[in-house]
Amino acid sequence: MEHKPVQINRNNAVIHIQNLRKSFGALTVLNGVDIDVFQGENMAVLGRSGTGKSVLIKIISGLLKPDSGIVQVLGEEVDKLNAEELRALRLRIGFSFQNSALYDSMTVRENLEFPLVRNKPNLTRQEIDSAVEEVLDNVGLLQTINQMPAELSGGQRKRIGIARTLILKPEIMLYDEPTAGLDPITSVEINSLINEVREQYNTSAIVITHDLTCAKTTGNRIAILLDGRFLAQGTFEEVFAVDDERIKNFYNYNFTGDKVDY
Ligand SMILES: Nc1ncnc2c1ncn2[C@@H]1O[C@H](COP(=O)(O)OP(=O)(O)OP(=O)(O)O)[C@@H](O)[C@H]1O
Repeated sequence: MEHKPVQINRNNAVIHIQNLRKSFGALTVLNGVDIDVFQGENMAVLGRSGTGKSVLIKIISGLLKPDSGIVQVLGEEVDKLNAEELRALRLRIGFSFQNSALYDSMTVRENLEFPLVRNKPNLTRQEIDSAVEEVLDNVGLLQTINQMPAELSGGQRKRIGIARTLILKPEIMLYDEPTAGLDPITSVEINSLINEVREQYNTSAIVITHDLTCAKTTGNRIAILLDGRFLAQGTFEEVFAVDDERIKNFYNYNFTGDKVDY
């Protein structure tokens, strides 16, 4: 992929969240979340299991309603949209989820055509072919076009999954645990791909991860979610320079392997 420097536009928050609260019965999951993701920026969200990262993503994508607070995505207040408006907004967002598996019975080409044909029914055969080839080339896997998912490595399948999202040219990417279950070398490749996607497609992104290397490599800024709110936000260096025992523990647990309580 060709590399272009990306400008981060701090005057344009593509995701703006203010004082967001969400509980399930007596369980308060999000308790005053504030975060902005600026245009052109990858924001890595770190947090241990069960801190509400998936709930946050579901609220951003309109799958769950907030109890209170402001959630704006690409200028729209998500919880105020009707079904049709929400559908239109979701087309501008690319989801790379752990469970977004490829269809095993379809070739790579067919897997990539699927979202395109469903969402843009008026494209010609030639337009479909060139879109599939372009996106595959961009993720470095043009040679796999006629292969079946079972013939690919885990890392290649992940790339194709990301390509399937990119084919609709999203403005925002939401990556949920992009390196989970991958070996370290493949993780490095996926982290590079996330950065290349940002450069090539001018996307802004939230990268949800437990993996500090992933956060450090892909996040222009990072944010740590703890006890229902963001404990710290900033560059990787800024956040881990904060004098807070919980942040230090987070770092030690991930980077030094020391087993400590959060
Ligand atoms: N629809 C729901 N109804 C009730 N409780 C829910 C619902 N969705 C999530 N929760 C609860 O909210 C909390 C946060 O869940 P969430 O899935 O967002 O965690 P997470 O940070 O994504 O964790 P992980 O990294 O393990 O995926 C959990 O205690 C979960 O049980």
